Amino acid sequence: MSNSSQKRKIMSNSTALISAVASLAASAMLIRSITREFLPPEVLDFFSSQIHYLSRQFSSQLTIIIEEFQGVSRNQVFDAAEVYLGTKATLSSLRVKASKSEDDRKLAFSVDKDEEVCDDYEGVQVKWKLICEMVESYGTRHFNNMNATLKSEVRSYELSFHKKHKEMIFNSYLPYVLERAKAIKQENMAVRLHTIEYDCYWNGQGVIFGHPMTFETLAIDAELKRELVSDLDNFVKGKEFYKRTGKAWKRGFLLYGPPGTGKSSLIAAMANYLNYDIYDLDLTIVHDNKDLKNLILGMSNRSILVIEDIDCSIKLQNREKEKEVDKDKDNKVTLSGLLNVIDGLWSCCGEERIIIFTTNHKERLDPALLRPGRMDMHIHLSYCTFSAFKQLVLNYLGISQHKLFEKIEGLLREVSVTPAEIAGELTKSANTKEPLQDLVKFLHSKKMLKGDAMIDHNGNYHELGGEK
Ligand SMILES: Nc1ncnc2c1ncn2[C@@H]1O[C@H](COP(=O)(O)OP(=O)(O)OP(=O)(O)O)[C@@H](O)[C@H]1O
Ligand SMILES: [Mg+2]
Repeated sequence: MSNSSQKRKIMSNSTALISAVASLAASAMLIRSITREFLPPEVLDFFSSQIHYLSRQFSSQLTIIIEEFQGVSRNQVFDAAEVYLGTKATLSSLRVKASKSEDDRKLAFSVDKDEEVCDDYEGVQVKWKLICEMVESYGTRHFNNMNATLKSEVRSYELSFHKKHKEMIFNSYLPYVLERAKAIKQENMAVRLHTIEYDCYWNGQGVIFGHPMTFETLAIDAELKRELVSDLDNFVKGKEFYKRTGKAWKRGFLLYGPPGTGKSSLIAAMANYLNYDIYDLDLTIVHDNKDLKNLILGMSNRSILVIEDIDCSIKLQNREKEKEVDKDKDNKVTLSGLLNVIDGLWSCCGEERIIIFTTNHKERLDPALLRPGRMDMHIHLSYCTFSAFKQLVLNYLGISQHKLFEKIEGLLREVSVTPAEIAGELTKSANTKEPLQDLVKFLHSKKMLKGDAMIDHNGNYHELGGEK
């Protein structure tokens, strides 16, 4: 007999055997119910365990039971499966549960009891099923003079797959489910804003950060926006890179520019993009370096530490002058304390952290703060460019083309106007007939003011620069 026909024969024999065992198992239920009345329970149990043993021997499937609790503590694999399967359930289940709490950004779905969810992991098919059983709890409780037995629901997931994928499921699929669940949970959590309370503590859980700014609506130079988004993407994906290079997984940004150019707006867009919490550190109310350290230690990972107006929030003296500052009891957070936080403490505790300083006066900052390597990116936010203007007009008026655009482009090259001013003007004139005409008038008037003027001895007004 040829090799292939031998193989075929073995295959058909084993298929026949498996189907025989399967039908035996199916009939076992029937037999059990019929014979229950005639046979003693011990005999029944013997038969049923033998059938169970046989079907196990020939079954190609393996089932892992994942219970909700391990003793009194929750089983993290169960919790992860619940979150992970929520994203799969909508595809393959007939019944799914939907929920949303105040802290969630979007709807969350989960598997309903007895529902099966199929998943495909690198070509391997697995099946999940949520099993819920009501069990009697210990003891009884007295309700309205009646003794009621307490019942509680015991939940578990059954994960079934072909035996040959056992290694892969344990070593790769389940860790993947844990990792994905963590990411899904974080994605779904609303960004929170933490501020300082009692000088040296963050305010509990913080408050929900409702700032709607995103990179889509932020009006900054288009090229800068692309660069920033790609920098953030690389940062988030950089776990391996930072590990390999021995660098701490953190990134520092210095945002500088005149008031109203979008520094705070950019921070909001970054937080919303990354879905990181913001820790707003007001250095003027932190007592000393020790409190500063504690605050930093009290932050969570995947967060942004923001120190606004770094030049004036504290007198960050040159280090030579620091001894004098140390004597000053009212102002004890020193520049070196802050630098230690950035370079030392910041580097060794926590991961996936971003630190942002903002200032209107970069030139007033101590060179130690500006030295290469301390802040990874220095971002200049300046007066409104035409590209930023187009974004603002789209945001406020919903238009992307207009005959006045060319004129405005020319005016923006001559007039220093902040995005905040443009935003203000567009808000004012949004409901008027010709909002852009009003804006042109506004830009003209700014241009006039820009020019130096003098009043002669006859009281006449003369413009020296600007438009005549
Ligand atoms: N680049 C921008 N894109 C969109 N809106 C902006 C931008 N810049 C400013 N605005 C508008 O102006 C308002 C003030 O801007 P923002 O607070 O971001 O400025 P800032 O640079 O942080 O100013 P300051 O230096 O005074 O803190 C914002 O709420 C927003 O409405
Ligand atoms: Mg600001």
